[in-house]
Amino acid sequence: MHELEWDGEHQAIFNWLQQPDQYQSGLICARAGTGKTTTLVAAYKQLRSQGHTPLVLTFSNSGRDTFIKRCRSHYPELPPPQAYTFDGYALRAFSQHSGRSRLKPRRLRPDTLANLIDMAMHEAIDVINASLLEDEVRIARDSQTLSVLLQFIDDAKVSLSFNTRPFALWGDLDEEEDEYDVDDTLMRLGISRQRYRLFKRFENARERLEFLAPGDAAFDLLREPEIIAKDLKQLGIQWVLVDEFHDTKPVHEQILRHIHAAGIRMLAVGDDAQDIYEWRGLAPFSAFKAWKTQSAPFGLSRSFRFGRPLDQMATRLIKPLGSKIEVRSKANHYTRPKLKKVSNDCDTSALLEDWQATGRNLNECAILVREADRSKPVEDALFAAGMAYRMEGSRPYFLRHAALLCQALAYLANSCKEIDSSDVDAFLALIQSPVWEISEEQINNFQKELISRDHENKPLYRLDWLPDAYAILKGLIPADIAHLAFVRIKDSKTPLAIRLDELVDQLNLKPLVALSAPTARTAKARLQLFKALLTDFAAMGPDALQKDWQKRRLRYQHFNKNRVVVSSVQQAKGREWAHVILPQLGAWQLKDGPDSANERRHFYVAITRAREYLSILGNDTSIAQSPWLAEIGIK
Ligand SMILES: Nc1ncnc2c1ncn2[C@@H]1O[C@H](COP(=O)(O)OP(=O)(O)OP(=O)(O)O)[C@@H](O)[C@H]1O
Repeated sequence: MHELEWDGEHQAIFNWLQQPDQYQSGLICARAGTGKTTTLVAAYKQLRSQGHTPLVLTFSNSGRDTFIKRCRSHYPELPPPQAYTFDGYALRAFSQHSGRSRLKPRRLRPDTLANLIDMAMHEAIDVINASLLEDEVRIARDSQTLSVLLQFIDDAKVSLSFNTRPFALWGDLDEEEDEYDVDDTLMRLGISRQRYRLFKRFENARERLEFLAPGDAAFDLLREPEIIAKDLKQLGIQWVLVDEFHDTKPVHEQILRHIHAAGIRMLAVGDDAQDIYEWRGLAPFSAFKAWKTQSAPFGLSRSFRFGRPLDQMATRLIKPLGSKIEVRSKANHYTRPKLKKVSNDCDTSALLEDWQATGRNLNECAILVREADRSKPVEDALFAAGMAYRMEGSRPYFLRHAALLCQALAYLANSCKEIDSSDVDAFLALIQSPVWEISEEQINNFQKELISRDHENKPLYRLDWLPDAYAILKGLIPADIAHLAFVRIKDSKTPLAIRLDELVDQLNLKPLVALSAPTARTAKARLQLFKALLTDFAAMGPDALQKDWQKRRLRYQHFNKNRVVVSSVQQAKGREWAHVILPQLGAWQLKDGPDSANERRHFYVAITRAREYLSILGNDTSIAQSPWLAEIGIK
């Protein structure tokens, strides 16, 4: 671990920790790579030496882990910090003070999420339909039209933008049981009744949307905020350190306000250009604005991570966002981004081979994709070149939900007569199709009957029960399930691609894939992945597809330690690598448009992960369509 250097900017922070002024909280707003997390770790060390045991709060699990790791590597003599995500902290507080854990039993299968989101969406669609005038077209509850559904998701999210201190307002309303009072309060607050009802419905449904494992406990903590002061007092906390302050959403900000009200001091660090989370469609929320006037302001203006000219390019990129803070390089090396024109901009193998030829390790490199669901062509190229890789924050594409559904289809398309455990998996994946509206409880029961666990928690499949499951299903759903009940696709005259298309429609699988995505953009990427998998399927046939994925699975599991990382931009936050490769320039929208600010933030996070080298791969078209590159000086 290299030596840390401290200059006047750091010293001002350390002095304030020793002798805080009139401000109860301090706020460090600084750019990527300027040592925000490192400085917070040093602040932790200093507060410990002053006799405090600060509580550390972060937004993401990886943020928490990074903080603990840095603490261990820079100050091994210190005991591990009490570091939690906001949700983790809420769960802790619940279990300590309300005599119950908020953790509900969770189903093992992640694809259940799709069903839950689907139910929530149905509820919200009902609310919208109920509010439409009589002659307006209703949104179909079982909408086959994906574009309508996606539009709806976008609209619903727009109306759920919590920019205007929502919890204070909605909190008032929560107390108003009486209908008349609610109307009165709505009028007073200037909130439309329609929007309020949508919010209420969505909020109820939200309880079941477990976007943030293990659930959005932070939200629930606000219903019993008195627990916060009680808990901090019991822990003897006088200081709270907050990393990733830019990711602070209104619900977390409210928790910080309760901490503040309990008289606790706070030091927060963040970069307002890195707010890229679109969880639940929340609009970007600037916690910085909310806290600026009441906090001692600090800055860190030098990047320790990357050198010239990347520092200048990063500054130019985010300038239009309106923030004045510049990134100045402190690093002793150059970091010069290179734009490479290639015919296949998903293939990173040549770059990686060059890297290895210089004697360096593959695990010093990362390939960042715009969205996790766009990784397939990149993974395919790595696989074809025999390059070892590791996915960060998501599974390789052949283990994802869309691939599981394809496997279910492969099962149906297979002529094999023997029933095996994949039949059970296929059955469970298929019964979650939204068109059948099978309740979560029923799916749960099917799962319990079909898969039990032995003493080592290994799954035991009850194949003999499968025919019974089909029989029960027949009574539950009005749809014709002849194509499911062991009548696998036998008609071999129709081309496989057409049979697959028919099955996908019959089982209404596209919404199932799309609705499991938290944003409309991710939903589109996920659908594209599903489509690409189906194309491979049609070209290879079910047997070859299964064999190919099996081969990939084995190779992936046996890859050694020297592996390049493949990650989405979102998962790469807070991380850094010697060489960062951005393939698929076409997946970005590096030009002015309606989503410019969001895209600038994402691209900024992506390019600032590089320490020494940054390579961007594009082709003629994608380069021509990315004017920002030339504007900020990347050639
Ligand atoms: N005071 C320091 N002296 C020497 N190196 C430092 C110092 N502060 C940070 N670094 C190094 O600079 C790099 C970036 O630091 P860090 O991750 O803390 O920055 P950050 O501002 O939190 O970045 P990001 O916003 O991208 O998460 C790391 O390699 C870290 O070790």
